[in-house]
Amino acid sequence: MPAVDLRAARAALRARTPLVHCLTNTVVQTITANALLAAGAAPAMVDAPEEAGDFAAVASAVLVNVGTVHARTAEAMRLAARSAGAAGTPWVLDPVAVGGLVYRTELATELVGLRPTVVRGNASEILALAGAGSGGRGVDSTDSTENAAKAAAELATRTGGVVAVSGEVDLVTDGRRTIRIGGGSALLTRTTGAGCALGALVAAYVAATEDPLVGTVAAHAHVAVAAERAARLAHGPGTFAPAWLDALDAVDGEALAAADVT
Ligand SMILES: Nc1ncnc2c1ncn2[C@@H]1O[C@H](COP(=O)(O)OP(=O)(O)OP(=O)(O)O)[C@@H](O)[C@H]1O
Ligand SMILES: Cc1ncsc1CCO
Repeated sequence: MPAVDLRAARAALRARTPLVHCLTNTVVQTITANALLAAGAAPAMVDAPEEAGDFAAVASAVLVNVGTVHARTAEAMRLAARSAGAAGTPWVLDPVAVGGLVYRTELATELVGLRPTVVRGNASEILALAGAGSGGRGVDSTDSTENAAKAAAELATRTGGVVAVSGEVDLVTDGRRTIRIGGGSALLTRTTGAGCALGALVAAYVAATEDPLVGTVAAHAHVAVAAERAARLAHGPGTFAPAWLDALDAVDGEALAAADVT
């Protein structure tokens, strides 16, 4: 396994409080902002085409999530991605439900051409984006992480960045190095926006760390360790969500370093 110092990544996130510019879907705005705040980052939801390019140039990182995209937000996403690329701002593409719907699939393909620092999605989304699958069931995956491993590595080689596949075990690759993160809780899949908030945390960590592979792994480990803590306290999905936010705050470098990362 490549050297991944998760203790240092956690400390860097807390020290830098990255400002994460989010262009994300209407379902998950609040849980995304709260997850960033809980972990120690600062969210700003700016998705007007009149503002998105300017803000992407000054933010620490940008998240582009196509979950409820329409023509105006698509234009904002193009402007934000171009501006982030020009400014050297790291940016994350979350291709929610890509594969099943033509409009967002074409948009996500266009955005991949702008070379996102990280593409983060479930297995069905990554397979579809890589041209190797037809998508999942709406926003949910119908494929396993391992089935998407080859497509993820090829996509990463194409973008020159990192690709992360979420599932029971998460996989993070830059085409050369591949790391798996286990643990977590299936209750994450019963809480809307856990994956979308994970994308925002990837953006925060990538802004705080030198190596996007390390930042991406740190975000996945952080979500997994917090979910394990929350699952021990929760009575079901309703009590899991606030317990997970509490745990995102409480997880320290020591806990991250003990995560199931191989
Ligand atoms: N069976 C599982 N057991 C443990 N953790 C899981 C399981 N399935 C998914 N996860 C975790 O849930 C989080 C979200 O992953 P998921 O694959 O559900 O994302 P997603 O489909 O993009 O989510 P969404 O679109 O609902 O935001 C990740 O941190 C992942 O590790
Ligand atoms: C439920 C849902 N529909 C579009 S985006 C979204 C949030 C989880 O991906």
